Amino acid sequence: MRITRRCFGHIPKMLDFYSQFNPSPLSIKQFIDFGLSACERKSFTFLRKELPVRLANIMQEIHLLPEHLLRMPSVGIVNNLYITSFEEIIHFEKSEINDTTLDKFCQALIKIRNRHADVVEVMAKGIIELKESHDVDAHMENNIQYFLDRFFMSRVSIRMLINQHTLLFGGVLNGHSRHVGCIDPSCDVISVIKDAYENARFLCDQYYLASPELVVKSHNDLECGNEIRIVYVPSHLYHILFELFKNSMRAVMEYYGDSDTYPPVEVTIVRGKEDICVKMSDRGGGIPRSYMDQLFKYMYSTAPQPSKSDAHTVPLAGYGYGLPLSRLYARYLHGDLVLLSCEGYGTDAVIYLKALSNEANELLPIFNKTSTKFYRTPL
Ligand SMILES: O=C(O)CCCOc1c(F)cc(-c2c(C(=O)NCc3ccc(C(=O)O)cc3)noc2-c2cc(Cl)c(O)cc2O)cc1F
Repeated sequence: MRITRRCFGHIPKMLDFYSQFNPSPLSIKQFIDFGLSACERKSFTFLRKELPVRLANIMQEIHLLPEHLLRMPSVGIVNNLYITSFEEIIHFEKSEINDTTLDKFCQALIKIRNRHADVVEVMAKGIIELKESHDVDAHMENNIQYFLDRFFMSRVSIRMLINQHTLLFGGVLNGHSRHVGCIDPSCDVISVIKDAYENARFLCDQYYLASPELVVKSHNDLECGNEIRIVYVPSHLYHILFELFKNSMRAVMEYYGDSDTYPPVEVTIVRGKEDICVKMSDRGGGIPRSYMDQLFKYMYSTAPQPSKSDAHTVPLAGYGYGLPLSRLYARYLHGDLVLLSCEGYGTDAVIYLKALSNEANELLPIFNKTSTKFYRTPL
C-alpha cells in the first residue's frame, strides 16, 4: 500500500514485527476470572501487546486484498483508520506503568473504539464502490467473502477486549452489578429472546400494522426444568436474535400478506451437555435452496438501498450485513448459526452456543502462510 509506506515510516516494520505473533484467544471463562480479579496493570500489560498483534494480523490481510478493492476510496479510509489506531497503541509499548499511563491508555482505547464505530458501513461502501467500478468474478468474490468474515471477526474480538478493559477500569460505575464488563455470568436466554422479539415486533407493526405472535418452548432435562442460563455477552445474543426475528417477521407478513391472522414465530430453547440451542421456526413460506447460499454473501447483500417504490416487494437481496455478522457473533465464541428452510412452508434458524464457559473460546483469524496462500490461489 504505497500511501502507507510514504506517510508512516516506522509502521511497516512494526506491522511485520507484531504480525509474526499469533493472536491469543481467550475463553469467556478467562474473561470472567480475569474480570473478577480485575487488575488494571495486568490488563494493560496484556492489551498493549495483544491489541497490536490482532490489529497487525488483520492489517497485513488488508494489504493482500485484490488491488481493485484495495484502491477503493472507502477501503483506503478503513486502512488509514487501522494505521492510526495501531500507531496509537504501540505508543504504549515501553511506557512506564503508573496511574497516568493507565489513564491515558483507557482514553486511547475509548478514542479508538469511537474512531472505528462505522467501519462496517464504510467497508460496505467500499464493496459498493468496487461493484460500481469493476466486474467482480467468482474468484474475487470468494476472496472478499473470506476476507470480510475474518476482518469483521477480528473487529468483534478487538472491540471485546477494548470493552472489557474500559468497562472494568474506565471509571464508569457498573450499572448491572453482576455483569463482568459486557459479560453476564448468568444470562437468562429467554429474557433476551423476549427483548429482541418486542423490538423487532415494534418495527414490524410500524411497517405492516400487524406482527406474528411469539411462542416460546424450553427444554432443560440437564438441570431438571431450571431456567436456561449461560455465561455470555447479552449484546451479541441480542444482535443475532433481533436479526432473525426481523427476517422471520418479514417472511411471515409477506407470505400471509392479505390475511388478518398470522402463524406465530416459535422459539425453542434447549440446554444440552455441549450446546445451548435456540431454534427459531417460522411459517413464512421458506426460501428456495438456490437462494439460500446468497443470504450469507456480503457481495450479494451489498446493494444500494431499495428505492421507496420497490419497498412493497420482499427485498430478495439482503440490504445489510445482518445475517453474515450474526453468524460471526455466534461463531466468535465457538457457536454457530444455521438456516434450514422448507420452500413453500417456512424457515428454521438454529443458534448454537457453547454451554460451558471454558469451551467458549474466541475464534480468531490468524495471518499466516495458509491465509496468504488463500488470497493468491486461483479458484
Ligand atoms: O439484510 C437485510 O436487510 C435483510 C436480508 C434478509 O431478507 C430476507 C428476509 F428478511 C426473509 C427472507 C425469507 C423468505 C422469503 O423472502 N421468501 C420468499 C422468496 C421467494 C422466492 C425466492 C427466490 O426465488 O429467490 C426467494 C425468497 N423466506 O424465508 C425467509 C427467512 C430468511 C431468514 Cl434469514 C430467516 O432467518 C427467516 C426467514 O423466514 C429472505 C430474505 F432475503
